[in-house]
Amino acid sequence: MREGENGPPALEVSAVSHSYGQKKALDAVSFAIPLGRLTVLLGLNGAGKTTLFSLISHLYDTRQGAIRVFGHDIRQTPGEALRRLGIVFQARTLDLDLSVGQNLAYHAALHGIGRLRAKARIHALLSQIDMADRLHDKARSLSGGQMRRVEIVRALLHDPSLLLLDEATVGLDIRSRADILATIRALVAEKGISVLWATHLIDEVDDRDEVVILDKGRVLAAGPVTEIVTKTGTADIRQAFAALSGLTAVPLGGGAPTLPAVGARR
Ligand SMILES: Nc1ncnc2c1ncn2[C@@H]1O[C@H](COP(=O)(O)OP(=O)(O)OP(=O)(O)O)[C@@H](O)[C@H]1O
Repeated sequence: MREGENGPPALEVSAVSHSYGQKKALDAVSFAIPLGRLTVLLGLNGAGKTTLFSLISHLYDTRQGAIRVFGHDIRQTPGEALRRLGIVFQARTLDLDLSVGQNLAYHAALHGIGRLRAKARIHALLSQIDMADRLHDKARSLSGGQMRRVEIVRALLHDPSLLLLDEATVGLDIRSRADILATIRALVAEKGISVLWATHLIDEVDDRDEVVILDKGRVLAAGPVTEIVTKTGTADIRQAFAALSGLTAVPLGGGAPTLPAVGARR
């Protein structure tokens, strides 16, 4: 699954800006995400995460700047770029009246995957998340966490090399959140897939991750967590985030809405 060992980054965002009328949602955003790693796109509500995802997935046209997926420009060669991309959007998108298998088969057909291959792939991917026995169940009978896992399977059906997830754990309980994140981390470790994980919850960041901190449409820092912590002279990513964004409280997750953060500079 891994692509371009010595080639371009999995995703390269260069000087991308986007406005809704007078409102500037992204302001000259630049960062690159490395191959075979989980990169967390960390930003509070309104930071611009969903706007960025809409541009990367070609839902919106990139008018300022450039976005490349494994070196393929999303404007110039959208087919090449999108073929390598799997996306899990923040909003739930399963058809609740269809079975798990029907939801997945429909998506496979959209990607031009033949029926036999689709069947085998659906079985293999559902088995990996212990949901093979739910194939014929209606989507509406699943829990929120199970629906999310099926959406992840759906995003992986065409074997993308880069997976984008926008606030994938929103609305889930602590255990389901941990399960989803563990599933994604296993994908990265075992398949070498590159992942961009957007969240506003700092406790979803691990010390081994790469992170891009987005605030009010601007990138405040990007790179390995350890590097950002060192550069900001803080003790951990939570303090680094607070220091960079000038916050005095940082959203964690798992039922704890906010906790006071030490080291805020502004
Ligand atoms: N369709 C729209 N029309 C006008 N303004 C918008 C629109 N969509 C987003 N915005 C604004 O652009 C900014 C970035 O929003 P965006 O949804 O990309 O952020 P986000 O980080 O994904 O936040 P959230 O997690 O709350 O969705 C916000 O100020 C938001 O109000």
